[in-house]
Order: sequence, then C-alpha cells, then structure tokens
Amino acid sequence: MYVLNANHISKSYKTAGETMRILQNVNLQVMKGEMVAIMGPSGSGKTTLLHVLTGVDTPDDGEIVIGGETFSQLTEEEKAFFRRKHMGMIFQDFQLLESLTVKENILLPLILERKEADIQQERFSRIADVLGIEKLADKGITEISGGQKQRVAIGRALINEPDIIFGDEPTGSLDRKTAGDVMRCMKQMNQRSGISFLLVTHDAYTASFCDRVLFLQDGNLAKEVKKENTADNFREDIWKTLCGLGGGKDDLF
Ligand SMILES: Nc1ncnc2c1ncn2[C@@H]1O[C@H](COP(=O)(O)OP(=O)(O)OP(=O)(O)O)[C@@H](O)[C@H]1O
Repeated sequence: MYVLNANHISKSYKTAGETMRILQNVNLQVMKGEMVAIMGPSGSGKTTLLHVLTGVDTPDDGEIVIGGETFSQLTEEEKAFFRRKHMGMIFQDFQLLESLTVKENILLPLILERKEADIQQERFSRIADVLGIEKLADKGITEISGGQKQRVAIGRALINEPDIIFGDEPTGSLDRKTAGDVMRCMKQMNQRSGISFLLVTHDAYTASFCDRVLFLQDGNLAKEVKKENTADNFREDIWKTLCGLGGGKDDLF
C-alpha cells in the first residue's frame, strides 16, 4: 500500500525572464513502513521536490496522493490541516521553540489540538522512551546538544502518529557519530510504528539507514538503489551511483 504516490510532477522557476525546469515528470512512490532517501548533486532539485510534496510549493503539473487523500487538490487551508494530522517534518536546523521545554516542544501539535492530558502523557512517555530523552523532559532547548535537539524534533514529528515523516537534511548539522545515533532512532521508530520516512540528504551514511535511495538528476529520478545485503555494500553502491551522476566526494562527506 502506498503512503505517498506522486505522479507526473513538474516544476519550473522563472528568473530574469528565463524559465528553469527543475522537476520534469517525476514519479515517486513510498510504501507504508518504508524509509526512502532522495539524493542527487547540488542543485538537482531535491529541496524543490520536498517542498512540492509537502505543499510548501505548488507543482506546475502532476498529482500527489498521501494516505489515500489527493493532497495536491486541497486548498491551502485544507493542506495546512491535512499536514498537521498526517505529515511530520524534520529540518536540518531543528526548528524547535526555545521558549518551550523539551516536553512542550514534543507535545506542541497535541496541545494545539487540545488533546486530553492523559493521551498527551501516554504518547510522550512512549516516544521519549524510544528516543532516550525522558530525562530531558523539563530542560530548555538551549540546554541540550544538537543530537538531542534532533531527537526532540523527531518526537514532535511523531507525536500525531502521521502517515509519513519528511526530512530535509535531518543529519546535516550533526557530526557522524551523532548522525548515526539519530538515524538509528528514526529506524527504530520506523520499525516499531510502521511510519514511513522520506529523507532528502547529501550524505551516503545517512541514506544507508533507508531501504531505498532515489537519485535526482536533470529534473528526473534517474536511478534507484535498494538495500539488498550489508550496510557497507549499500553505502558503497550509493556512493558509486552518486559519483556516476556527477556528485563528487564533497557531496557525500
Ligand atoms: N524559489 C526559487 N526561485 C528560483 N529558483 C529556485 C528557487 N528555488 C530553487 N531554485 C533553483 O532550483 C534549482 C534546484 O534547487 P534545490 O534547492 O531544489 O536543489 P538541491 O538539490 O536541494 O540543492 P542542494 O543540494 O545544493 O541543497 C537550483 O538551481 C536553484 O537555484
């Protein structure tokens, strides 16, 4: 069953009288419980694709179905409502509120929805336990590390039990060890809850925690690499494919 089914997605930008075609007839599916990464050389349109899929930007053409709903046909107001219920977001710079505690940041989507206190507590305990951040509940955001901040952001993205979580360079501001810890947390949440992930990343190590990696080039999803045996082989396949598409070593590490 598809959680995300995007078909014939096209997007152009007009700058100084010139039309730049960024996405051309992109087709992309994510199954329930799948973790998928999108990679590609710098400027290939990864962020544009993520923005289009999440409704931050509008495609020129194409249809996006998320959790059975034709998301691309909703009004802006309906999209915002649908996003809160069915989609989670994780960003490179965490986007947490420094005026709130760790627990309040995670619970924010439920607080805004006025969910009952016992539901809030039950979901917080369950998620904080898996993410290993129970002891940080009352800390301020400025008092915790980058890796801890990203765990809090994952907790906030998960709290509404969405169909899919989108990540824009979720390990982009973390060192390699912390990136690994954060990706293991995501994988654990994915395996326990069956929530799907679609992550844009330039990092082969981060992508190797996923089940499948899609490569963007010249506005199209040009290649796909699936995890078939060891993590090391998968990482090597990812790296070779990206290099073959013109993304150099600097794009990876
Ligand atoms: N709002 C915009 N207006 C005009 N051009 C844009 C806009 N957003 C992106 N672009 C252009 O679209 C192209 C793709 O940009 P995008 O940020 O999607 O690439 P990317 O693959 O995410 O790059 P990177 O890996 O460097 O972050 C770039 O040439 C960029 O300059």
